[in-house]
Amino acid sequence: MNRTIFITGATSGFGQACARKFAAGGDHLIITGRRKDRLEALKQELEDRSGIQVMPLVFDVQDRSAVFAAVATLPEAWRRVDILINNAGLALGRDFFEEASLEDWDTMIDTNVKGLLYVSKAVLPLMIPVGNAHIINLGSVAGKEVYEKGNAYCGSKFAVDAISRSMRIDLLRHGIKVTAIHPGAAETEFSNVRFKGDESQAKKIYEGYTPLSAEDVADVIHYCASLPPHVCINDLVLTCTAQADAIYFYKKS
Ligand SMILES: NC(=O)C1=CN([C@@H]2O[C@H](COP(=O)(O)OP(=O)(O)OC[C@H]3O[C@@H](n4cnc5c(N)ncnc54)[C@H](OP(=O)(O)O)[C@@H]3O)[C@@H](O)[C@H]2O)C=CC1
Ligand SMILES: N[C@@H](C=O)C(=O)O
Repeated sequence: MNRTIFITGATSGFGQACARKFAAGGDHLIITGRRKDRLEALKQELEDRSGIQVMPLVFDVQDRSAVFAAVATLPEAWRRVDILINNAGLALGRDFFEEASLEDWDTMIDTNVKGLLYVSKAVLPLMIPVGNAHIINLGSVAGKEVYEKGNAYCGSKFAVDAISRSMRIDLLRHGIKVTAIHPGAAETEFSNVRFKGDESQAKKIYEGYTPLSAEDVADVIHYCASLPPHVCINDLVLTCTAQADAIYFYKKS
C-alpha cells in the first residue's frame, strides 16, 4: 500500500514500532520527534530495508510555530498525508496532587493535548483532499479511568478521548476516519521518561507480569489503518492480559 503516514513520536516506543510496521507494508513515512539522530537512523534503516521513502521532520509538538513551519517545509511530493498517527506524548512524575510539579503538568498538557491539536491542525490541509484519510490518536487507559497520582496525565488523556470524539464528528464531512487507541502498560521509554531516568522505579512498573510491547500496539494500529474505507474502529482499549483496567493488575509474586 503506497500511502503516506505521518507519525509523531517516531524516535521511540509505539511511534518507532509503527514506522517499522507501516514501512514493511510499503507505506511512505513522515517521521517526527525532537531527537534528530534517531530520526536519521530510522530513515536509513527503513529506506535500506523496505525500499520506501522516509521524510524526517524535527520539531517539538509543544512549539506551535515550529509545528507549522516544519509541515510548511514539506516538498510537493510529500504534501499528501493518508494517515496521521498522533502518538507523541508522555507522563511526567507520579505524585499526589498537592505534591505534583506545575512544570510537569504544563509539559504533559502542552505535549499530549496542545501538541496533538497543533499537529492535527497543521497536517489536516494535506489530508482533506485525499477524501478518505485517517487520524489515529494515542490516548490511554488513563484516559478512560483515573488512578491515584494520575492527575494531569489522566486529564490529558481524557482530553485526547474527547478531542477524538469531536474530531470524528467535525471531520466526517471530509471522509476522514478518527480512531482513538487506549493502551495499558507497555514497556517502552515511557516509564523512564515518567520517572526522569530512575531506571529502578521504571523497571518496577513491569515486574510480575508480561506488559504490552511497542510492537503489540503497532500491530493493532496497523490493523485499524488497514480496514476498508467504510469501516472505522472509533475507540479501542488494549491491555496485556494481566491488566484488567487502568488500575487492576494480576501480578505473579
Ligand atoms: N507506554 C505506555 O505504557 C503507554 C503509552 N501511551 C501513550 O503512547 C504514546 C507513545 O508512548 P510510548 O511510545 O510508550 O513512549 P516513548 O517515551 O517510548 O516515546 C514517546 C515519543 O514521543 C515523542 N515526544 C515526547 N515529547 C515530545 C515533544 N514535546 N515533541 C515531539 N515529540 C515528543 C518522543 O520523541 P522525542 O523525545 O525524540 O521528541 C518519543 O518518540 C504517548 O502519547 C503515551 O502517553 C498510552 C498508554 C500506555
Ligand atoms: N497506561 C499507562 C500509560 O498511559 C499509564 O496510565 O501509566
